[in-house]
Amino acid sequence: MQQRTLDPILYRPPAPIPCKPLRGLRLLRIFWSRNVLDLIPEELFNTPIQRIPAIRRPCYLVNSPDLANQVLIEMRMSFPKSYVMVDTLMPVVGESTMTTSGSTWDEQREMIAPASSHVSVRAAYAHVEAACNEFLSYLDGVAESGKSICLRDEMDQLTADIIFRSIFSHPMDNLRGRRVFELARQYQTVTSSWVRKTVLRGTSDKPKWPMPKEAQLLRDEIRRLLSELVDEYTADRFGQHDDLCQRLLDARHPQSGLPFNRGQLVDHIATFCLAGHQTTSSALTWAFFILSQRPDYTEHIRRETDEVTSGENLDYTHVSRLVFTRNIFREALRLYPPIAFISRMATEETMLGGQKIPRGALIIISPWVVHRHRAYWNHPDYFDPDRFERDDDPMPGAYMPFGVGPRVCTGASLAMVEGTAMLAGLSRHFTFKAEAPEKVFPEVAITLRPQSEIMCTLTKRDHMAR
Ligand code: HEM
Repeated sequence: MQQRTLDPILYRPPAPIPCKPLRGLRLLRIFWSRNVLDLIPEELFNTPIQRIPAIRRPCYLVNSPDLANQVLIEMRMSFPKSYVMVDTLMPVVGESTMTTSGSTWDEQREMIAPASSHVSVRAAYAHVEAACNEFLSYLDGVAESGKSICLRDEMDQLTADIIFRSIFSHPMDNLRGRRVFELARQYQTVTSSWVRKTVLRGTSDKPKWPMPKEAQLLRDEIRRLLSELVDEYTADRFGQHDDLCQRLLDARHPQSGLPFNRGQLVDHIATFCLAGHQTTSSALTWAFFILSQRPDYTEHIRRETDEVTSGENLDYTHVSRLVFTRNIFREALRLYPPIAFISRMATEETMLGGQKIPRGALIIISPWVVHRHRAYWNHPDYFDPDRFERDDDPMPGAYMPFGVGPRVCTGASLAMVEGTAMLAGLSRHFTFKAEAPEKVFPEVAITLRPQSEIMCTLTKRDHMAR
């Protein structure tokens, strides 16, 4: 690819410097104690496919868009979701689109399609707006007090509230929502060491070590709370609404015409809560951190938002016209993809990119690596929101924060609207200033997140419409 000259004002946000190739026991020791992102050598950012050494199970990192398409689209029947992710998620989300394969997945995907449609996203916007307004009132108080906020915790609360309202048409705090998300966070923490162990020691057979007992207790509690919420909803105690729960209740099996039963409803709602919360929170955390380092981008967002809304409240029709703001969110998703690793498993021996892939091999497609690949992007480590407006960048297929192919994220449209609206809605009123930005570093823990808290102070802009 022809490299463009580097624009001197481009910003390079924090990321580990690629390391020297690590092999054998050294890699094994480090794997347990350090951030996986620290272990990616420079060569991986240059190759289309590479075997990862020192993992007992054969494991390949697939870095080229062509090969990713083969795994995720053309040969997807030979590469179903790996049991590492399925076994981690299934206790909480049951048999839902995130965990099923084959005809069950086909039928489920068809049944939940109306919940991810354009109409559904439009209906959800009212909840995005309501949650944003409540959050702005809360930030007013924070700004007046002069206290700092923890960016990630605040984004976690905001995005949890948005997805909860989008499902049940009710604020998270008025029901048992906050508890569900707290437990889900604990579940991820408790299971993360199990995931590492499974990846590192696993063979092509299922692992023999059970999930930690604590994870089982958390799973039981999450499912109990969600079942109660579904029961109350179906007993019509929340009234009639146009929301995700109603769309799931209206869904019918393509052949039998039957609706989801109670357990299946809980499965899909748990999926939306898990998949639609920390992902969006992670993306917004990184986007606001970047804005805190680049006040000129915040000014640009404000100008654009004021122009598009003519100073009025931001509504759904405005969001698609916020081109620069959306590009900030897209570029944050490129440099900090919330799902940094997508995994699949080879169910049969096959050839991929000239390499023989044995049955049982783990295939990892990493948006983190592909999005920073030296062959596909101009100045890949730099934050350049305008790259999406040029035709030299990005290389087709090299942008995959929501995955690729039939299993692409069902919440991508909602996430894009939510992310763009939050960047515009919050930047319009507040300037975020990160304390100790030099200490900010990314790490992978299911989703990509800052290694330590990003504390921010807020300055309020002059009063204006919401
Ligand atoms: C910025 C936010 C988000 C990001 C970066 C993201 C990313 C992803 C990725 C990479 C996948 C594919 C995983 C794979 O192929 O193994 C996925 C799947 C999925 N996502 Fe998202 N997601 C986001 C938000 C959401 C939201 C808001 C929802 C729901 C409201 C959602 C629901 C799902 C579901 C149900 C799947 C499974 C799809 C299937 O396998 O058929 N996601 N997401």
